[in-house]
Parts: sequence; structure tokens; C-alpha cells
Amino acid sequence: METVAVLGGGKIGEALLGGLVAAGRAPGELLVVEAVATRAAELGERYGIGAVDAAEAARRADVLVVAVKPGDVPAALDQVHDVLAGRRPDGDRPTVVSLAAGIPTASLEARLPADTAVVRVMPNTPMLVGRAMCVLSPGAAAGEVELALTEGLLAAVGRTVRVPESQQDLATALSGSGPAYVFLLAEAMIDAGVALGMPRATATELVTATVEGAGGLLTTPGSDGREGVAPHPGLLREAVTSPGGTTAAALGTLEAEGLRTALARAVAAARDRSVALGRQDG
Ligand SMILES: NC(=O)C1=CN([C@@H]2O[C@H](COP(=O)(O)OP(=O)(O)OC[C@H]3O[C@@H](n4cnc5c(N)ncnc54)[C@H](OP(=O)(O)O)[C@@H]3O)[C@@H](O)[C@H]2O)C=CC1
Ligand SMILES: O=C(O)[C@@H]1CCC=N1
Repeated sequence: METVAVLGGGKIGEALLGGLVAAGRAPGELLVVEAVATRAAELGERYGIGAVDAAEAARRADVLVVAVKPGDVPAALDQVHDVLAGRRPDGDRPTVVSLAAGIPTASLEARLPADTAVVRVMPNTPMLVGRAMCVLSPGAAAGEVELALTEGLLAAVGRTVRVPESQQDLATALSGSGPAYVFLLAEAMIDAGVALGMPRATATELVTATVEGAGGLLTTPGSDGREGVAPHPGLLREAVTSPGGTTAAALGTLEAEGLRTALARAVAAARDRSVALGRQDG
């Protein structure tokens, strides 16, 4: 298998590395470059992954993953530039896979040796448990071979979809940041249960199982009574909503409080922030 080196062993770097190990990848094929030494040691203890410096990662990697904060991307690429320049672009040089929100492939390519294959990916943290949604767009020098290599790697930790790069900022707002919206919803439901008198442990068990079960219905073909098409959230919601019942009372309150509008604005704010992060680069 190919050697995967990850620049940045933070939240998403760990989700990828931990997810790959859980999916059966040999830790010896995985490398991490991490600025914080204690963090690198933690990843070594947790997953058996070796920490190396940027130059060694650039020498050994078949896939070089950029998982530092968007503002740190230029410096991280500068650290690997010269070693990458010494490797031939026709198959020897690693594919550079960027997970950084907002940073266009053109900006990445401008800081890398000419003709480096770059794939921009927006993953999400469920990668750690093999349930990622990874959204891919190729850069100018990335062809089918590099895209398939990246998809093959990420398929081990969840689902992949290709989109035109013009949709990457919106993908970031939906699936990249999306888990946080669901966690906030879960947290708020648990707190509401506690406020109304249920022990926190019980409320947590009820709500987490409910989120998991609802996710299962959303992703199970035929769950809304129709065959051959993806389940529709509206139909699944209708099936919960008995006439004159409890769900209708709750949904009426959520609509009156503007939940849909709040979510629409939140997604637009995340999309706009992703665009702004790309403009701040370099
Ligand atoms: N968290 C998420 O859910 C998602 C994150 N992303 C993207 O992933 C990237 C990382 O995000 P996240 O994991 O949350 O951030 P973190 O801050 O948790 O992780 C980044 C890590 O990289 C370290 N670092 C910084 N510069 C370098 C360098 N040159 N070489 C090696 N390590 C370095 C940081 O150290 P220090 O703290 O000292 O800076 C930090 O430990 C971002 O670009 C983000 O947009 C994409 C999708 C989802
Ligand atoms: O919050 C962020 O900027 C990153 C990108 C998507 C999820 N986390």
C-alpha cells in the first residue's frame, strides 16, 4: 500500500489517521508531521504512528495530506517544497491532498513545484469511525489516477463524492461543519430534557440513540416507504408526526422560532467564511 504522510496531527489529522488504522491500514504506512511534540507523542501512543519532520514526510510519502489550519498552509507547503521539487512529477512525486477549508487548488499549486498533482478534499470528523463524507475536487495537474488514488484512500474511512471546485465552499458549510450542527442539536435536546427533570445520563442515552436511529432511517433505502429513491427527510418527519400529537406541537414551535431560517443563515455564514479563509491565504 502507499505511504500516507499527514502534515498536522490535530483534530482532522487524527480523524484521518485513526480512521485509517481502524480500517486496517498498517501504522507503518502512516506518518505524521506535528508541530506540537506532546501531540505527536499522543498519536504515536494511540495509533502506533511514527512522527517525522516535514522533509522526511515529503521524501517518503505517496500521498501527502495537508491538515493544518488554513492560515498555516503556506508555511507548511514551504517546508516540503524543495524536497518535492527533487521528485519527478510523473508518478514519483506524491499527490498532495489538502483538507484545508477554503484554500483553492490554484493557491496550493502556486506554492508547490510546477505540475504537482493536488486534490482538494473537504472531509468531516466522522472519519474517525469510518463514516466520513469526503468531497473531492481535482487541481489542474490531478488526473483520474490521482483522483482514484485519493478516493481509494478515503473510501476506507467513509463515503466520497466528486464536485466541481466551485462547490467546495458550500460543501464545507454542509458536510464539513455539519457534524457540529448535529452535535449542537443533540446537546440542546439533552439540556432541555435535563431542564424538564430527566437525569442527564438518561437524557443523553435517549438523544444519542435517537440521532443514530434517525441517521439510519435517512440512509436506509426504502425507509420512507418508497423504493428506488433516496429517503426524503420530509416524508420521514411526516411519519413521526401524528395528527394533533406531540411532534406537531414541537415542530410548530421550532418553525415559529425560525429554525429553518437560522439553519439557512448558518450555512450561508459558513460558506462565506470558507471563501474568506481562501482569500486570506498567502
Ligand atoms: N476539524 C474539522 O472538523 C475539520 C477540519 N478541516 C480542516 O483541517 C485543517 C485542520 O483543522 P483542525 O484539525 O481542526 O485543526 P487543529 O488546530 O486541531 O490541527 C492542526 C495541527 O497542525 C499543527 N501545525 C500547524 N502548522 C504545522 C506545520 N507546519 N507542520 C505540522 N503541524 C503543524 C497545529 O499546531 P498548533 O496548534 O501549534 O498550530 C495543530 O496541532 C484546517 O485547515 C481545517 O479547515 C476540514 C474539515 C473538517
Ligand atoms: O470549522 C472549520 O473551519 C473546519 C472546516 C470544516 C469543519 N471544521
